[in-house]
Amino acid sequence: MIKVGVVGGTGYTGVELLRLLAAHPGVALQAVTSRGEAGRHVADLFPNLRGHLDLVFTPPDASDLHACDLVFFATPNGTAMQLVPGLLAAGVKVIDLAADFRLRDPDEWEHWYGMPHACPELLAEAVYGLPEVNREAIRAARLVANPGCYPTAVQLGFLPLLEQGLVDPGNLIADTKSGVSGAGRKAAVGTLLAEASENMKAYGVAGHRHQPEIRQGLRAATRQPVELTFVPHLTPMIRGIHATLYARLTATGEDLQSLFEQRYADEPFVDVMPLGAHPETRSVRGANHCRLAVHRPRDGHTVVVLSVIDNLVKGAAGQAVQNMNLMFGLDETAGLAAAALLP
Ligand SMILES: NC(=O)C1=CN([C@@H]2O[C@H](COP(=O)(O)OP(=O)(O)OC[C@H]3O[C@@H](n4cnc5c(N)ncnc54)[C@H](OP(=O)(O)O)[C@@H]3O)[C@@H](O)[C@H]2O)C=CC1
Ligand SMILES: CC(=O)N[C@@H](CCC(=O)OP(=O)(O)O)C(=O)O
Repeated sequence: MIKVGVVGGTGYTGVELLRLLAAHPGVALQAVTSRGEAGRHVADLFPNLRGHLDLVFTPPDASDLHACDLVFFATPNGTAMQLVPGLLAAGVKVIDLAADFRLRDPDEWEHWYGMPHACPELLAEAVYGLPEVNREAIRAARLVANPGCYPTAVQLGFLPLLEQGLVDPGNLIADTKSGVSGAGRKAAVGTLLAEASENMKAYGVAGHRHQPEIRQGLRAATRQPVELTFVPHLTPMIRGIHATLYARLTATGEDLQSLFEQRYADEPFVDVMPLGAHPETRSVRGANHCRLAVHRPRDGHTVVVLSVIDNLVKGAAGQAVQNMNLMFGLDETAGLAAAALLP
Protein backbone atom coordinates (compact mmCIF):
# COMPACT_ATOMS: atom_id res chain seq x y z
CA MET A 1 0.00 0.00 0.00
CA ILE A 2 1.21 3.52 -0.79
CA LYS A 3 1.26 5.73 2.30
CA VAL A 4 -0.34 9.00 1.28
CA GLY A 5 -0.78 12.44 2.85
CA VAL A 6 -3.03 15.29 1.70
CA VAL A 7 -2.15 18.89 2.59
CA GLY A 8 -5.28 21.04 2.31
CA GLY A 9 -7.91 18.43 3.13
CA THR A 10 -10.67 20.95 3.89
CA GLY A 11 -10.89 22.44 0.37
CA TYR A 12 -12.85 21.27 -2.65
CA THR A 13 -10.00 19.53 -4.47
CA GLY A 14 -8.83 18.14 -1.12
CA VAL A 15 -12.15 16.53 -0.26
CA GLU A 16 -12.44 15.20 -3.82
CA LEU A 17 -8.99 13.63 -3.40
CA LEU A 18 -10.13 12.07 -0.12
CA ARG A 19 -13.25 10.64 -1.81
CA LEU A 20 -11.13 9.05 -4.55
CA LEU A 21 -8.28 7.90 -2.29
CA ALA A 22 -10.59 6.36 0.32
CA ALA A 23 -11.88 3.99 -2.39
CA HIS A 24 -8.49 3.36 -3.99
CA PRO A 25 -7.31 -0.27 -3.63
CA GLY A 26 -3.59 0.60 -3.38
CA VAL A 27 -3.62 3.53 -0.96
CA ALA A 28 -3.40 3.91 2.81
CA LEU A 29 -4.26 7.48 3.81
CA GLN A 30 -1.94 8.48 6.64
CA ALA A 31 -2.32 12.22 7.09
CA VAL A 32 -4.85 14.89 6.10
CA THR A 33 -4.01 18.44 7.11
CA SER A 34 -5.90 21.53 8.08
CA ARG A 35 -4.72 24.61 9.94
CA GLY A 36 -8.12 25.44 11.43
CA GLU A 37 -9.67 21.98 11.85
CA ALA A 38 -6.73 20.10 13.40
CA GLY A 39 -7.99 17.47 15.83
CA ARG A 40 -11.42 17.21 14.19
CA HIS A 41 -12.58 14.03 12.46
CA VAL A 42 -12.53 14.40 8.67
CA ALA A 43 -15.94 12.73 8.41
CA ASP A 44 -17.44 15.27 10.83
CA LEU A 45 -16.66 18.02 8.34
CA PHE A 46 -17.44 15.92 5.25
CA PRO A 47 -20.26 13.48 6.03
CA ASN A 48 -19.99 11.89 2.55
CA LEU A 49 -16.84 10.22 3.96
CA ARG A 50 -18.54 8.71 7.04
CA GLY A 51 -17.81 5.00 6.99
CA HIS A 52 -15.08 5.47 4.37
CA LEU A 53 -12.38 7.35 6.25
CA ASP A 54 -11.40 7.27 9.93
CA LEU A 55 -8.84 10.06 10.26
CA VAL A 56 -8.50 13.35 12.09
CA PHE A 57 -7.06 16.50 10.56
CA THR A 58 -3.50 17.35 11.63
CA PRO A 59 -1.62 20.64 11.21
CA PRO A 60 0.33 20.93 7.93
CA ASP A 61 3.70 21.11 9.65
CA ALA A 62 3.18 17.71 11.27
CA SER A 63 6.09 15.33 10.84
CA ASP A 64 3.74 12.53 9.78
CA LEU A 65 3.92 13.98 6.25
CA HIS A 66 7.57 12.88 6.19
CA ALA A 67 6.52 9.30 6.89
CA CYS A 68 4.45 9.20 3.69
CA ASP A 69 5.50 7.80 0.31
CA LEU A 70 3.56 10.55 -1.47
CA VAL A 71 2.10 13.89 -0.43
CA PHE A 72 -0.57 15.73 -2.43
CA PHE A 73 -0.82 19.49 -2.04
CA ALA A 74 -4.39 20.76 -2.53
CA THR A 75 -3.46 24.22 -1.29
CA PRO A 76 -3.46 27.78 -2.63
CA ASN A 77 -0.75 28.77 -5.10
CA GLY A 78 2.53 29.49 -3.35
CA THR A 79 2.01 27.05 -0.45
CA ALA A 80 3.58 23.83 -1.73
CA MET A 81 6.83 25.47 -2.80
CA GLN A 82 7.59 26.22 0.88
CA LEU A 83 7.42 22.56 1.95
CA VAL A 84 8.35 20.57 -1.15
CA PRO A 85 12.18 20.78 -0.87
CA GLY A 86 12.06 19.26 2.63
CA LEU A 87 9.72 16.49 1.58
CA LEU A 88 11.79 15.56 -1.48
CA ALA A 89 14.93 15.53 0.69
CA ALA A 90 13.15 13.08 3.00
CA GLY A 91 12.44 10.80 0.03
CA VAL A 92 8.75 11.69 -0.24
CA LYS A 93 7.23 12.10 -3.72
CA VAL A 94 4.96 15.08 -4.32
CA ILE A 95 2.00 15.95 -6.56
CA ASP A 96 1.05 19.63 -6.38
CA LEU A 97 -2.50 20.44 -7.51
CA ALA A 98 -1.67 24.15 -7.45
CA ALA A 99 0.43 26.03 -9.96
CA ASP A 100 3.74 26.25 -8.05
CA PHE A 101 5.65 23.95 -10.41
CA ARG A 102 3.67 24.30 -13.64
CA LEU A 103 5.56 27.14 -15.32
CA ARG A 104 9.15 26.49 -16.37
CA ASP A 105 10.27 30.11 -16.08
CA PRO A 106 10.53 31.57 -12.54
CA ASP A 107 10.12 35.11 -13.90
CA GLU A 108 6.88 34.10 -15.58
CA TRP A 109 5.77 32.54 -12.28
CA GLU A 110 6.49 35.78 -10.42
CA HIS A 111 4.72 37.86 -13.05
CA TRP A 112 1.48 35.83 -12.92
CA TYR A 113 1.44 34.74 -9.29
CA GLY A 114 2.83 37.89 -7.71
CA MET A 115 5.56 36.37 -5.55
CA PRO A 116 9.11 35.16 -6.10
CA HIS A 117 9.47 31.41 -6.46
CA ALA A 118 10.79 29.77 -3.28
CA CYS A 119 12.65 26.93 -5.03
CA PRO A 120 13.25 27.79 -8.70
CA GLU A 121 15.91 25.08 -8.87
CA LEU A 122 13.11 22.47 -8.83
CA LEU A 123 11.22 23.89 -11.81
CA ALA A 124 13.29 22.04 -14.40
CA GLU A 125 12.86 18.75 -12.57
CA ALA A 126 9.09 19.02 -12.04
CA VAL A 127 7.07 17.07 -14.60
CA TYR A 128 3.88 18.63 -15.95
CA GLY A 129 1.26 16.04 -15.07
CA LEU A 130 -0.75 15.69 -18.24
CA PRO A 131 -0.49 11.91 -18.82
CA GLU A 132 -1.68 12.18 -22.42
CA VAL A 133 1.55 14.09 -23.15
CA ASN A 134 4.09 13.19 -20.48
CA ARG A 135 3.23 9.64 -19.40
CA GLU A 136 6.77 8.23 -19.36
CA ALA A 137 8.25 11.25 -17.56
CA ILE A 138 5.48 11.08 -14.94
CA ARG A 139 6.31 7.43 -14.25
CA ALA A 140 9.87 8.44 -13.36
CA ALA A 141 9.05 11.69 -11.53
CA ARG A 142 9.37 12.50 -7.87
CA LEU A 143 7.66 15.90 -8.31
CA VAL A 144 4.58 16.31 -10.51
CA ALA A 145 2.89 19.63 -11.28
CA ASN A 146 -0.76 18.72 -11.74
CA PRO A 147 -2.26 20.86 -14.54
CA GLY A 148 -4.92 23.50 -13.99
CA CYS A 149 -8.53 22.74 -14.80
CA TYR A 150 -8.93 25.03 -17.83
CA PRO A 151 -5.46 24.05 -19.15
CA THR A 152 -6.45 20.36 -19.08
CA ALA A 153 -9.64 20.88 -21.09
CA VAL A 154 -8.04 23.30 -23.55
CA GLN A 155 -4.80 21.42 -24.21
CA LEU A 156 -6.52 18.05 -24.76
CA GLY A 157 -8.78 19.72 -27.35
CA PHE A 158 -6.06 21.54 -29.30
CA LEU A 159 -3.19 19.03 -29.08
CA PRO A 160 -4.04 16.67 -31.97
CA LEU A 161 -4.43 19.60 -34.37
CA LEU A 162 -1.18 21.30 -33.32
CA GLU A 163 0.89 18.13 -33.19
CA GLN A 164 -0.01 17.45 -36.84
CA GLY A 165 0.47 21.07 -37.93
CA LEU A 166 -3.08 21.31 -39.25
CA VAL A 167 -4.01 24.67 -37.72
CA ASP A 168 -2.45 28.12 -37.45
CA PRO A 169 -0.83 28.24 -33.96
CA GLY A 170 -0.90 32.03 -34.18
CA ASN A 171 -4.69 32.21 -34.12
CA LEU A 172 -6.21 30.01 -31.40
CA ILE A 173 -9.30 30.90 -29.38
CA ALA A 174 -10.49 29.16 -26.20
CA ASP A 175 -13.89 30.22 -24.88
CA THR A 176 -14.28 28.41 -21.56
CA LYS A 177 -16.97 28.06 -18.89
CA SER A 178 -16.46 26.84 -15.33
CA GLY A 179 -18.64 25.85 -12.42
CA VAL A 180 -18.18 27.77 -9.17
CA SER A 181 -16.31 24.98 -7.35
CA GLY A 182 -13.40 26.04 -9.58
CA ALA A 183 -13.01 29.03 -7.30
CA GLY A 184 -12.46 26.86 -4.22
CA ARG A 185 -14.30 26.57 -0.89
CA LYS A 186 -13.10 29.79 0.69
CA ALA A 187 -15.80 32.37 1.35
CA ALA A 188 -16.02 34.94 -1.45
CA VAL A 189 -18.82 37.25 -2.54
CA GLY A 190 -18.60 36.19 -6.20
CA THR A 191 -19.50 32.59 -5.40
CA LEU A 192 -22.47 33.32 -3.10
CA LEU A 193 -25.69 31.68 -4.30
CA ALA A 194 -27.31 35.06 -4.86
CA GLU A 195 -24.37 36.27 -6.95
CA ALA A 196 -23.49 33.23 -9.05
CA SER A 197 -26.83 31.52 -9.69
CA GLU A 198 -29.07 32.76 -12.54
CA ASN A 199 -25.99 34.53 -13.86
CA MET A 200 -23.07 34.11 -16.22
CA LYS A 201 -20.08 36.35 -16.69
CA ALA A 202 -16.66 36.45 -18.28
CA TYR A 203 -13.64 37.28 -16.15
CA GLY A 204 -9.89 37.58 -16.59
CA VAL A 205 -10.31 38.62 -20.23
CA ALA A 206 -7.28 40.94 -20.14
CA GLY A 207 -5.10 38.15 -18.76
CA HIS A 208 -5.69 34.98 -16.75
CA ARG A 209 -2.86 32.97 -15.17
CA HIS A 210 -3.92 29.85 -17.06
CA GLN A 211 -3.08 31.54 -20.36
CA PRO A 212 0.73 31.18 -20.01
CA GLU A 213 0.29 27.60 -18.75
CA ILE A 214 -1.77 26.63 -21.78
CA ARG A 215 0.58 28.49 -24.12
CA GLN A 216 3.60 26.69 -22.64
CA GLY A 217 2.00 23.27 -23.23
CA LEU A 218 0.80 24.05 -26.75
CA ARG A 219 4.14 25.58 -27.72
CA ALA A 220 5.85 22.32 -26.77
CA ALA A 221 3.45 20.42 -29.02
CA THR A 222 3.87 22.62 -32.08
CA ARG A 223 7.41 23.97 -31.55
CA GLN A 224 6.18 27.30 -32.93
CA PRO A 225 5.05 30.50 -31.21
CA VAL A 226 1.46 30.22 -30.04
CA GLU A 227 -1.05 33.06 -29.87
CA LEU A 228 -4.04 32.18 -27.75
CA THR A 229 -7.09 34.24 -26.86
CA PHE A 230 -8.37 32.66 -23.64
CA VAL A 231 -11.62 33.86 -22.07
CA PRO A 232 -12.94 32.10 -18.95
CA HIS A 233 -16.54 32.47 -17.73
CA LEU A 234 -18.22 31.68 -14.44
CA THR A 235 -21.45 29.72 -14.91
CA PRO A 236 -24.17 28.72 -12.45
CA MET A 237 -23.21 25.08 -12.00
CA ILE A 238 -21.21 23.50 -9.19
CA ARG A 239 -18.84 21.27 -11.17
CA GLY A 240 -17.75 21.21 -14.76
CA ILE A 241 -15.71 22.91 -17.45
CA HIS A 242 -16.89 23.38 -21.01
CA ALA A 243 -14.33 24.64 -23.51
CA THR A 244 -15.26 25.76 -27.02
CA LEU A 245 -12.04 25.88 -29.01
CA TYR A 246 -11.62 27.58 -32.39
CA ALA A 247 -8.69 27.28 -34.80
CA ARG A 248 -8.02 28.20 -38.46
CA LEU A 249 -7.17 25.19 -40.60
CA THR A 250 -4.01 25.42 -42.69
CA ALA A 251 -5.03 22.41 -44.77
CA THR A 252 -8.50 21.34 -45.82
CA GLY A 253 -9.59 17.82 -46.65
CA GLU A 254 -8.00 16.19 -43.60
CA ASP A 255 -10.10 13.62 -41.75
CA LEU A 256 -10.05 15.36 -38.39
CA GLN A 257 -12.35 12.86 -36.74
CA SER A 258 -9.92 10.00 -37.52
CA LEU A 259 -7.02 12.15 -36.38
CA PHE A 260 -8.61 12.66 -32.96
CA GLU A 261 -9.71 9.03 -32.68
CA GLN A 262 -6.18 7.80 -33.46
CA ARG A 263 -4.48 10.32 -31.16
CA TYR A 264 -6.55 9.23 -28.18
CA ALA A 265 -7.17 5.57 -29.08
CA ASP A 266 -5.09 4.28 -26.16
CA GLU A 267 -6.08 6.94 -23.66
CA PRO A 268 -8.28 5.55 -20.91
CA PHE A 269 -9.73 8.93 -19.95
CA VAL A 270 -10.18 10.74 -23.26
CA ASP A 271 -13.36 9.97 -25.14
CA VAL A 272 -13.61 11.18 -28.74
CA MET A 273 -17.32 11.39 -29.44
CA PRO A 274 -18.82 11.09 -32.95
CA LEU A 275 -18.25 13.97 -35.39
CA GLY A 276 -20.54 16.87 -34.56
CA ALA A 277 -21.54 15.60 -31.10
CA HIS A 278 -22.26 17.99 -28.25
CA PRO A 279 -20.51 16.78 -25.08
CA GLU A 280 -22.22 17.90 -21.89
CA THR A 281 -20.56 18.73 -18.59
CA ARG A 282 -22.97 16.39 -16.79
CA SER A 283 -21.57 13.48 -18.83
CA VAL A 284 -18.29 13.77 -16.87
CA ARG A 285 -19.58 14.91 -13.47
CA GLY A 286 -17.63 12.98 -10.82
CA ALA A 287 -15.66 11.04 -13.49
CA ASN A 288 -12.06 11.38 -14.66
CA HIS A 289 -12.98 11.65 -18.32
CA CYS A 290 -12.48 14.36 -20.87
CA ARG A 291 -15.05 14.11 -23.66
CA LEU A 292 -14.20 15.77 -26.96
CA ALA A 293 -16.13 16.41 -30.15
CA VAL A 294 -14.87 17.86 -33.44
CA HIS A 295 -17.01 20.17 -35.57
CA ARG A 296 -16.40 21.53 -39.08
CA PRO A 297 -18.60 24.60 -39.59
CA ARG A 298 -19.60 25.16 -43.24
CA ASP A 299 -17.06 27.82 -44.26
CA GLY A 300 -14.41 25.11 -44.32
CA HIS A 301 -11.53 27.05 -42.77
CA THR A 302 -12.38 26.79 -39.08
CA VAL A 303 -12.38 23.77 -36.84
CA VAL A 304 -14.31 23.88 -33.57
CA VAL A 305 -13.49 21.41 -30.81
CA LEU A 306 -15.75 20.98 -27.79
CA SER A 307 -14.09 19.67 -24.63
CA VAL A 308 -15.68 18.90 -21.26
CA ILE A 309 -14.21 17.77 -17.95
CA ASP A 310 -15.15 17.85 -14.28
CA ASN A 311 -12.85 20.57 -12.89
CA LEU A 312 -12.47 18.69 -9.61
CA VAL A 313 -11.72 15.29 -11.22
CA LYS A 314 -9.85 15.31 -14.57
CA GLY A 315 -9.22 19.01 -13.82
CA ALA A 316 -7.64 18.33 -10.41
CA ALA A 317 -8.02 15.37 -8.00
CA GLY A 318 -8.74 12.61 -10.53
CA GLN A 319 -5.81 13.61 -12.72
CA ALA A 320 -3.65 13.70 -9.58
CA VAL A 321 -4.68 10.11 -8.74
CA GLN A 322 -3.98 9.12 -12.37
CA ASN A 323 -0.50 10.62 -11.94
CA MET A 324 0.01 8.83 -8.62
CA ASN A 325 -0.90 5.52 -10.30
CA LEU A 326 1.76 6.17 -12.95
CA MET A 327 4.43 7.25 -10.41
CA PHE A 328 3.94 4.07 -8.37
CA GLY A 329 3.60 1.58 -11.22
CA LEU A 330 -0.09 0.87 -10.57
CA ASP A 331 -2.81 0.36 -13.16
CA GLU A 332 -3.33 3.91 -14.45
CA THR A 333 -7.09 3.64 -13.99
CA ALA A 334 -7.02 2.27 -10.41
CA GLY A 335 -9.54 4.05 -8.22
CA LEU A 336 -10.89 6.01 -11.18
CA ALA A 337 -13.32 3.58 -12.74
CA ALA A 338 -16.57 5.28 -11.68
CA ALA A 339 -18.92 6.50 -14.40
CA ALA A 340 -20.23 10.05 -14.20
CA LEU A 341 -23.22 10.92 -12.04
CA LEU A 342 -26.28 11.54 -14.16
CA PRO A 343 -28.68 13.29 -13.87
N1 LIG B 1 -11.14 24.08 -7.49
C1 LIG B 1 -10.72 23.62 -8.68
O1 LIG B 1 -11.54 23.27 -9.54
C2 LIG B 1 -9.27 23.49 -8.97
C3 LIG B 1 -8.31 23.97 -8.11
N2 LIG B 1 -6.98 23.82 -8.41
C4 LIG B 1 -5.96 24.30 -7.50
O2 LIG B 1 -5.89 23.41 -6.39
C5 LIG B 1 -5.55 24.12 -5.21
C6 LIG B 1 -6.65 23.91 -4.18
O3 LIG B 1 -7.87 24.40 -4.71
P1 LIG B 1 -9.25 24.29 -3.94
O4 LIG B 1 -9.37 22.96 -3.32
O5 LIG B 1 -10.28 24.75 -4.89
O6 LIG B 1 -9.01 25.40 -2.80
P2 LIG B 1 -9.82 25.62 -1.45
O7 LIG B 1 -9.75 27.07 -1.17
O8 LIG B 1 -11.14 24.96 -1.54
O9 LIG B 1 -8.92 24.84 -0.37
C7 LIG B 1 -7.63 25.24 -0.04
C8 LIG B 1 -7.09 24.31 1.03
O10 LIG B 1 -5.76 24.70 1.34
C9 LIG B 1 -5.59 24.78 2.76
N3 LIG B 1 -4.65 25.86 3.00
C10 LIG B 1 -4.80 27.18 2.73
N4 LIG B 1 -3.69 27.86 3.02
C11 LIG B 1 -2.79 26.96 3.49
C12 LIG B 1 -1.46 27.05 3.96
N5 LIG B 1 -0.81 28.21 3.98
N6 LIG B 1 -0.85 25.91 4.37
C13 LIG B 1 -1.48 24.73 4.33
N7 LIG B 1 -2.77 24.58 3.91
C14 LIG B 1 -3.40 25.68 3.49
C15 LIG B 1 -6.98 25.03 3.31
O11 LIG B 1 -7.11 24.35 4.53
P3 LIG B 1 -7.14 24.99 5.98
O12 LIG B 1 -7.54 26.42 5.84
O13 LIG B 1 -8.13 24.13 6.70
O14 LIG B 1 -5.73 24.79 6.47
C16 LIG B 1 -7.87 24.29 2.30
O15 LIG B 1 -8.01 22.95 2.68
C17 LIG B 1 -5.44 25.59 -5.62
O16 LIG B 1 -4.11 25.89 -5.87
C18 LIG B 1 -6.26 25.66 -6.89
O17 LIG B 1 -5.84 26.71 -7.70
C19 LIG B 1 -6.58 23.17 -9.53
C20 LIG B 1 -7.48 22.68 -10.41
C21 LIG B 1 -8.91 22.81 -10.21
C1 LIG C 1 -14.12 29.47 -11.51
C2 LIG C 1 -12.75 29.87 -11.05
O1 LIG C 1 -12.58 30.83 -10.33
N1 LIG C 1 -11.74 29.10 -11.47
C3 LIG C 1 -10.39 29.35 -11.11
C4 LIG C 1 -9.49 28.31 -11.71
C5 LIG C 1 -9.11 27.24 -10.72
C6 LIG C 1 -7.79 26.58 -11.02
O2 LIG C 1 -7.67 25.51 -11.51
O3 LIG C 1 -6.75 27.36 -10.84
P1 LIG C 1 -5.22 27.06 -10.49
O4 LIG C 1 -4.40 27.35 -11.66
O5 LIG C 1 -4.94 28.02 -9.43
O6 LIG C 1 -5.10 25.65 -10.11
C7 LIG C 1 -9.90 30.71 -11.58
O7 LIG C 1 -10.25 31.14 -12.66
O8 LIG C 1 -9.07 31.27 -10.89
